[in-house]
Amino acid sequence: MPVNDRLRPIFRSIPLVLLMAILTLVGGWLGYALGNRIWLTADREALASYSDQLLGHATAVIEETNKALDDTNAAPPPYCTPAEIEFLRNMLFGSRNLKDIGRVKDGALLCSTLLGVPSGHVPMPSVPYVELPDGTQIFPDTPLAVSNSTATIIGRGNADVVIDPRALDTWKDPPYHFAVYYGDVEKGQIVKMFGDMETSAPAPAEGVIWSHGAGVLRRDSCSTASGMCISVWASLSDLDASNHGFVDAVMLLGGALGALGALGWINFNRRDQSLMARLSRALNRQEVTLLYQPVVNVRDGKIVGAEALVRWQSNGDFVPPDVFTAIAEQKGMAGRISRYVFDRMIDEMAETLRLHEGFRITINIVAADLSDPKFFAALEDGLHHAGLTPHQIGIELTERSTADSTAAIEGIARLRARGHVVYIDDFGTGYSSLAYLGQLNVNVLKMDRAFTRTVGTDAVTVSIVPQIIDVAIKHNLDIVVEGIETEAQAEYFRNLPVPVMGQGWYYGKPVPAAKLIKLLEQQDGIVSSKRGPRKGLHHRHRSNTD
Ligand SMILES: Nc1nc2c(ncn2[C@@H]2O[C@H](COP(=O)(O)O[C@H]3[C@@H](O)[C@H](n4cnc5c(=O)[nH]c(N)nc54)O[C@@H]3COP(=O)(O)O)[C@@H](O)[C@H]2O)c(=O)[nH]1
Repeated sequence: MPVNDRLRPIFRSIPLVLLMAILTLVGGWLGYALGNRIWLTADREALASYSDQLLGHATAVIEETNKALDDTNAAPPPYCTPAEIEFLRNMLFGSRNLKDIGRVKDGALLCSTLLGVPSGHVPMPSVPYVELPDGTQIFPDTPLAVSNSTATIIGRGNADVVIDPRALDTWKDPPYHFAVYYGDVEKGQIVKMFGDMETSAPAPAEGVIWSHGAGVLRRDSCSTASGMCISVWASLSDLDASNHGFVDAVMLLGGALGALGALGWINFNRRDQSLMARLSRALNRQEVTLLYQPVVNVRDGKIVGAEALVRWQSNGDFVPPDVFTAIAEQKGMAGRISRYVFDRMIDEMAETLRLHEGFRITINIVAADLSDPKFFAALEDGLHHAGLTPHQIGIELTERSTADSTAAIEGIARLRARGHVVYIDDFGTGYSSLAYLGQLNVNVLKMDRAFTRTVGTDAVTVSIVPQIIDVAIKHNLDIVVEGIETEAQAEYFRNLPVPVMGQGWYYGKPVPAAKLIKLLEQQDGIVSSKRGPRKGLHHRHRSNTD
């Protein structure tokens, strides 16, 4: 085998391998993004719940503080007697979060549970950092007289308390860090009471603010009612450490789905390709056949033409023509089918066409045929060799294939210039050719069977039938009504003020060439004066298989 031939399959599979790799990567990336998103949501929920719990604990500290201040203020003078200091000490031992309770007067500490009665003057800090509307003063980070440490002191009236700076330490829960602020949220005056790390204070505004940057996920929540702001944050890398397994799993799943999608697409494509390969072989071997569906004058039921319809059985299975012609169109193979159908139709029907000059056979083509020189050459050759006039060959174009109006207008003009009769098929089903029906300049309008079906029913679309007929009349077009199946429908179209042609199971299902020829011969022998189909014709055709 030459080297080129051996390498060809490898080169052919490169785009497929690339596609698989790209889809796997895209799937993996999407999985990664999704995994992270899921985790970020879970992280946020966990962080919010932790923050709410902290708020509960901090509120308990403030409530305990307020109770101690109220109880101390409620105790009557004389101040700092041994009995009062005893009373304050009992209160302190009963508290969980307070370090000291003191009695103050005129900006000085008179006594406290830890100091007793100090020997000298112990001034309170002169300027409170924050003063609440009820007169409560908050002195953050104040040096203590009893030790070298600092703590928050809260005073009101003739009492003050020292709050244990480690009151919330038991609630620390890595990887979370927190800071708790207290004050007048409404006025924007808050001070930090607890916190294990330096951080910027939150904007003291009611509500919750999330921030997610500089490698940190942070939540600030403030409440006017409690006077508290809680900041909780965690570094993303600490959070990620626990997320890795999950994110990796979702990433792998995404990658697998991407690869699976690529395989599916490749498989789907291969299936179409193999269908086209089989169709190509069938065309070469002339295994694709044609049926002809009669077209009649609805006034007298006389056959005036037929539509050639392609049929293909692949491995013994019938493949619907709309399916394989659509795939062939996508794969650029539809032109071959159009030429095949035309050639075969000429082979089968040329003699009949020569004998019946007024008889016309239509073939279906696709948009690409309109600008395909091979198609036009095939038409010319076929007609020339068969000695037929183009007028006997109708060309059917679906409304969809005229969507590219410029190409359609030019192609139709060429067909008409050569003497063909051009039909617009399935009219009314799409692309509203109404707008440029005049420009398309076709000869015949084929009304889609979806509208025919509504005749004799209550369907609202029935009202469209007269409109379509009006459109045809306005544009001076002949009319073929598709899909006539019942006498009621036939009767309706027979009684129209304009003559129309009809096609449908009522008049005859598609039949092989030999049968169509026989029908024409029978018709030639009988001059039909009946309105509607001849009984024999109608019954015989109803029993045909499509
Ligand atoms: N490009 C090409 N397209 C083709 C060709 N041959 C057929 N086709 C298109 O495939 C579609 C399905 O066609 P088919 O299965 O052959 O069905 C045709 C008729 O059998 C059916 N029909 C006719 N009368 C009736 C009826 O009374 N009731 C009913 N339920 N069906 C009926 O309609 C089809 C013909 O329709 P149309 O072409 O719109 O006139 C179809 O879209 C074909 O066009 C081909 O060679 N090339």
